[in-house]
Amino acid sequence: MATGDIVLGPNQYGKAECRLVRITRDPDAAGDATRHGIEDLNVTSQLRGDFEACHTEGDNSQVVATDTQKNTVYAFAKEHGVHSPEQFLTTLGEHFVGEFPWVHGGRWEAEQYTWDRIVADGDPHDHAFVRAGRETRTCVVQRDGDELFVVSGLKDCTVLKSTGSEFHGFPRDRYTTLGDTTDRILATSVSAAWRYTPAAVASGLDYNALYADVRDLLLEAFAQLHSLALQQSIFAMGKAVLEQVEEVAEIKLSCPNKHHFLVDLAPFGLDNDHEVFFAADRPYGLIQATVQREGTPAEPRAWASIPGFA
Ligand SMILES: O=c1[nH]c(=O)c2[nH]c(=O)[nH]c2[nH]1
Repeated sequence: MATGDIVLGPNQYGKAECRLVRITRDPDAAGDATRHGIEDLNVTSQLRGDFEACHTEGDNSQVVATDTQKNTVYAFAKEHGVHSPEQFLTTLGEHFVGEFPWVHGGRWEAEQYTWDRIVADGDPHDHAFVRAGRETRTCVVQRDGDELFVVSGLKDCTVLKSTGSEFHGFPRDRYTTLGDTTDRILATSVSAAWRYTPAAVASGLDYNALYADVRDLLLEAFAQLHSLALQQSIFAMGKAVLEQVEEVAEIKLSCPNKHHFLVDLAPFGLDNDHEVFFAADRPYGLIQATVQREGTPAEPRAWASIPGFA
């Protein structure tokens, strides 16, 4: 029989997946506000602090209701605007920690979905949009007392190179059937998450511009590297970001290898010179890596609640 008191361990709570659409009507130079903007997010708010009495005794006197957290998300969208997921989540965190003395920190997460203007009569429409399916922007902001951790990212960014990829030189044992290839399709769905340095976070960042820069650098590196392995591509992608964006302390990537197998058309008397492929959906290789700056201390608290990366 085990002995010792049973005590509450780490805990957090809040409202998950508050779907928030914020329409902005910023007047143009002539004061005309007929042109709308749209910010479309999925926001999760979770608080950390002294919630022991609730768990052990049902005493709710310190429980900021999840419903209140949800309402705050929507009210802040009106009062402060969204601007960027990073800025919006940081403002939420400041509020909860500042307002309730027993709230010591928390975790605020968002996905952001992009909309493009529909082109009508040759012009981008003022208030009609089409969902841009390219990738989903992600963000997790965490506070531990006065310390702030901002991890931004993207997911579901599917990319493919139809050549410029090889894979050979791997060890062979009695279970190895894969042949060497000097020309294959390389395709993946990139998930990436990068942590901004504390100094950069404190200085106030243009998170939207940085997001676009990082995404473009990842894509460019994927395209430009003549790849000998998806591992090499991933490292090159992360390295490009760290070389170009000093505000980023480290970056994690997780990439399924979306295998494309050349179909054997010989039974039909047809050759197949890298033209017809079977796109397999599973199983897939899963390649994950962290790319970091030598000497930069690790910050496990920034990553503790972000699954799916090495
Ligand atoms: O880029 C690759 N990395 C691997 O580790 C691997 N393993 C495999 O079977 N194919 C590939 N491709």
